[in-house]
Amino acid sequence: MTPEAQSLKAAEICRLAPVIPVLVIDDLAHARPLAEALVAGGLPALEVTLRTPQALAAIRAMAEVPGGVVGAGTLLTPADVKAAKAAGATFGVSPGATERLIAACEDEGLPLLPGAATASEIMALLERGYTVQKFFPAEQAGGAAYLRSIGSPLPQVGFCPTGGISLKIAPDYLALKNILCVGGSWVAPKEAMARGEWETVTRLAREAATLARGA
Ligand SMILES: O=C(O)C(=O)C[C@H](O)[C@H](O)COP(=O)(O)O
Repeated sequence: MTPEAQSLKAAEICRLAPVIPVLVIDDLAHARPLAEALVAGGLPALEVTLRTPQALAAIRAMAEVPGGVVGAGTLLTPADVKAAKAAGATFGVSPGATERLIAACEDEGLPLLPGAATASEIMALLERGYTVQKFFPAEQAGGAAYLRSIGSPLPQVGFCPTGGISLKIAPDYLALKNILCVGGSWVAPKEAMARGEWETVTRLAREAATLARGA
């Protein structure tokens, strides 16, 4: 898969909804009902972070949920890319980007949302053909004001900012021309998941899905 095809596919996934839930799955039994609750609330694109031992099995279970588009987050190595693809992930997300990781995603045909946080990192990815990027950690790295400034010299890059974003501040990002969507974990609170309160997750997803996008 070429970088251009990767970016096209990443843009398509980012445009499915204003928010991509970032999910940390501690209990495999949560995977399916969580995906169902989020999709029912209007958030089809789901990022399962490879941060727990259950993550790959969770991706496998969630990939079977009708209407869901399940990706793997926290991709760090070519082995992660292979494992995510084998589990049924249809896209990948990484906090940063390395040449080995990018090449593995291109070889495996796994569309990647590579991470960047500085002008030079964004430019390096752009030079490599990646016009759709994750901005991480969004709030800590400068937030919406930073992305507005980056949009002046680099208007050709579309971002999915992630890290520290909440329902309250998501509109600041979504109003910007260079934002495709935002990522966030707030739609799947740990306590609600532990208690099996899936209707709470659907309600949070519905709120997030109706956020307006300026661009
Ligand atoms: O695991 C990854 O690939 C990451 O890059 C980290 C996540 O994007 C953040 O952990 C988002 O979580 P919140 O800040 O709680 O919304």
